[in-house]
Amino acid sequence: TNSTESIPIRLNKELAPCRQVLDDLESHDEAWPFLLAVNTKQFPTYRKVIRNPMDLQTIGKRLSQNEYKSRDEFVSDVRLIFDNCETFNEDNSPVGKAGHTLRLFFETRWADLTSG
Ligand SMILES: Cc1ncccc1N[C@@H](C)c1ccc2c(c1)OCCCO2
Repeated sequence: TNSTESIPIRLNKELAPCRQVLDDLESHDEAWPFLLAVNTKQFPTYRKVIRNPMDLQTIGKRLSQNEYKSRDEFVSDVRLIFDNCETFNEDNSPVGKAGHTLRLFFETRWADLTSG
């Protein structure tokens, strides 16, 4: 099993807010454009324009596989989702608006969970 016993307490403590905020993001009404990797057959230009794609499922896998060595690495991947969204989508498009809404939700929730 992927037990947490083998992870140093410090790291385990570090990553608890990451799991919490990821759960909150995934269950947010505006998360729908970001739950899974953008389908490159549906959006053939996406990988030309966006060099480092990111999505919430990928972040969840990295978290579960202990690929994040710090909170900062986790936060960078979350912000990458929203930066990619701004690069590819008009601000007033449905996806663009969802990105702005979810970014504000993330930054607010993250501050509450970590500066507590
Ligand atoms: C975050 C993002 N950035 C750029 C393009 C797509 C996406 N997300 C994907 C999941 C998506 C969003 C909107 C969509 C869509 C799929 O299905 C095709 C029909 C129109 O609605």
